[in-house]
Amino acid sequence: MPAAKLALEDGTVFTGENFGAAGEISGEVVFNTSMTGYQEILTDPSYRGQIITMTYPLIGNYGVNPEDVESSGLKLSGFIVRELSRRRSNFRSSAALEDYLAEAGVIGMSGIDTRALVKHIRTAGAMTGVLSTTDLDDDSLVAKAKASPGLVGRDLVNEVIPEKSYNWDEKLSPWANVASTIEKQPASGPQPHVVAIDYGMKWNIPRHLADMNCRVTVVPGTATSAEVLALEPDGVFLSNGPGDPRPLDYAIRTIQELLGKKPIFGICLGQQLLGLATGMEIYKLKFGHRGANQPVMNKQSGCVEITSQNHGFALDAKTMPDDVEVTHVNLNDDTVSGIRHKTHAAFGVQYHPEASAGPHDSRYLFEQFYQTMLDD
Ligand SMILES: NC(=O)CC[C@H](N)C(=O)O
Repeated sequence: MPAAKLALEDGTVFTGENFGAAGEISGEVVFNTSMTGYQEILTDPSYRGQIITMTYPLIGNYGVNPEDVESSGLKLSGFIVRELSRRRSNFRSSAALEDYLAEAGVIGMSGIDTRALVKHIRTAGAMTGVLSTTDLDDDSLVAKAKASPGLVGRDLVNEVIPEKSYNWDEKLSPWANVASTIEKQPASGPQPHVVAIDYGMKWNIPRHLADMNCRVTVVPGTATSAEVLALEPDGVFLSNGPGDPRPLDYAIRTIQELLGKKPIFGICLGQQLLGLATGMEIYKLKFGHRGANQPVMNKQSGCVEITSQNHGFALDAKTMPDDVEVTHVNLNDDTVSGIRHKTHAAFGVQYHPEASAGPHDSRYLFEQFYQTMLDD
């Protein structure tokens, strides 16, 4: 395989092999500790502007298929693995990972010591890097990494949102392992209308809502409160999405205007925007939480949920106004994992109850949102 290099802005360089597309790209270099779910990770729009390193050492062994997608395409900058599996073995597989990346124009690199890279990021923090197959000169690549923009202060949402509104009707795949909770779903009865504001939404979220008997209308993340209210929703969902939430003034304004008028549920970026709308502040984590086994304590029930996560920013608990409370805490570092407004029907979580990939412990949050809409 041809050579590829990753150069970090602090001067560290890794040399490996190229798979997928060739070329050159910059991005924030981050790592994900999930052992499976690489196709869901590749198609999660929240990774826009990032080069993802998988900590699990063998990736690609079950190929890819047309169903396990979380959006219409691959939005990330680059993908790094220790070893690319040369053989794919799964009856659902329709293509090889390297062909999937090549077709999407995403540069992949294998054959580096991913453990050393991840330990470096954990110590020094997530940083900007350049992944290249066309320029293999260390000094030149490091200079490019230093000159590349980071994520902070940039609006990446406008690069991944849908152009216009549409109705969502796809339900969860029969492959989704929700058998244990499926009987709790209201198969008939009230059909609340959810307007899902899409900032780069993972599709398993509206699949869950549709499965819960909700009627779902997806609107672009730039939607105004008047546009949302004109659809006469019973509840408003705020999606996950890429980058720094702080520059997204238009989204924060919309949420401020909806707060108290309609029940609101936010996931990940959605929760961050909800927090910003209530006056909370955001800070950047050293290297973020990305994986499928992050422990979260539900402060109301005392239960610990094992959760799927992907975020690099977090709400600052110290800036919480009196009318907001922390409902969930990340047990690895005590960061805010869930908030609730005390007087308005609005809550959010920093993690991914829709899983895909990951455990289903937090699926109850969709039921909670459903119930909140009925009670309102
Ligand atoms: N998955 C998400 O919604 C990520 C939120 C935000 N972009 C962060 O990195 O913190």
